[in-house]
Amino acid sequence: MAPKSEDILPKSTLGIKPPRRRFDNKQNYAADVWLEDKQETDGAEGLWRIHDDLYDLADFINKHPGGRDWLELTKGTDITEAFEVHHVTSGPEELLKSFFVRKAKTKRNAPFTFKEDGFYKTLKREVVKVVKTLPTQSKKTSNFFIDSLLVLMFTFSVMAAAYWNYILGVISGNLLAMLTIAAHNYFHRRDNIRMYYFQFSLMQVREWRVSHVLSHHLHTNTIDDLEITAWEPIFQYLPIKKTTRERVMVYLYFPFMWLTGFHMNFIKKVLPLLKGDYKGYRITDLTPFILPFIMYLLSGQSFLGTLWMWNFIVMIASLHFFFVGLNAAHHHPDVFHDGDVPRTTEDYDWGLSQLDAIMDRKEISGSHFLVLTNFGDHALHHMFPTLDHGILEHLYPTLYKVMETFNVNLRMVSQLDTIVGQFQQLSKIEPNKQPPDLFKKY
Ligand code: HEM
Repeated sequence: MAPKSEDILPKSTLGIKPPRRRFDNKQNYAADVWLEDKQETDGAEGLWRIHDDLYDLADFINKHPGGRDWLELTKGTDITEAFEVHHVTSGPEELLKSFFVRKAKTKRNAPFTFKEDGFYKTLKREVVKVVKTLPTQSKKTSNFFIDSLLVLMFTFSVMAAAYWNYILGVISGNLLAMLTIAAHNYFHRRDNIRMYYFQFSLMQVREWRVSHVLSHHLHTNTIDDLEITAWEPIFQYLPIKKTTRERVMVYLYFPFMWLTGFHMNFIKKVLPLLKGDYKGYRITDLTPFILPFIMYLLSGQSFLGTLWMWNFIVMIASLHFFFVGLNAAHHHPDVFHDGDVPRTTEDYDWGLSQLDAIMDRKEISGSHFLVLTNFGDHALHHMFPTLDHGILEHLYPTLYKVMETFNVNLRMVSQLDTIVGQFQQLSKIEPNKQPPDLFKKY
């Protein structure tokens, strides 16, 4: 009898109870299913949980300055990490008190803490002081970069279709990938027009606000991280038993997945629609079709020719996006993955959990444009996702000062280290027996 997936996959060494349907039907383990499953493990009793308190935020959903998505999506779940990490002012904490209902009956499913004298809260207090002194120019520069990428991407796409030129198509695909990555800077924040640039990739902001912002960013590399689950069972990032065939095939499958990722995401999204399930669909999901429409209108190319060139551009963009994204920061044998021995299982400061699960790339850091278009300054971005990527470079002195006080470190490695490390992690079968060594030399 084939072993059940529960027997193959590791138990969380952080003591996290996995979402119930994580092991079934994994290819379709969508954001909405994850949210529903969290309602069973989080002890929020149909309300919103923050630490060990329950709040009724129903009347605040439409008034939330960050937009309605965040609270609407998370009803019935534990939003401790989301609440702590997304606000840099003290306003939300004050406001929260008026929504208190009662104490939660169960222990939190995640082991992460936000103690006032812990690493994350100390860093946040220092960062808030620095942010107040920074000029707003960095934000404007990010806006200029992303708007330029949008204009260039449209121009090259129209030219690729008009002149039927694959080289122009490749340029356009790379511009689309950079635009998509840069747009990720915007969907972490309050609703804004630039976040929709992300959707030219055939992926959706709503889906990514769950799988990336709420799941991956907050429970990074744990059994509860949808960016780990999404690739199972074909790619197993967690250190578990893998056959030799699985370990070798990874090298063949992986580039194929990079190339088709955008299309596969689109197909996954459309399938429920064909079955009459309209949950979660919005008018803004039509954004990606603006590109082929403009290409058709301005290039003089036939309808089928336009469709072909558009799909070619999207494939190139997908290859670029997943190559950069998956090799960015999280997958290396020395980075903590659930199943490895963690730093601790009690009182695990959330900020420290991020340092354990991230490596930053030294070639990217220091350039505003590269950071924006390559998921750069990743540790700082994880810890302060609502701050513009252009601001992050100014926060390093503060980060290093606080890290020194807590005797921890940010691992800065080369891009090559993360690419090699990614493949090594995918074929890794033995969990690490020691907690991550943040001072190891590379
Ligand atoms: C799932 C939980 C939550 C998430 C992900 C979230 C996310 C956000 C985001 C992205 C912003 C905009 C930040 C920016 O663009 O600069 C924001 C602003 C804000 N949120 Fe939330 N929020 C959450 C829960 C709450 C709760 C429970 C309250 C209070 C009851 C609250 C109160 C506020 C206030 C007052 C602001 C404007 C001031 C500020 O940005 O600090 N939020 N939130």
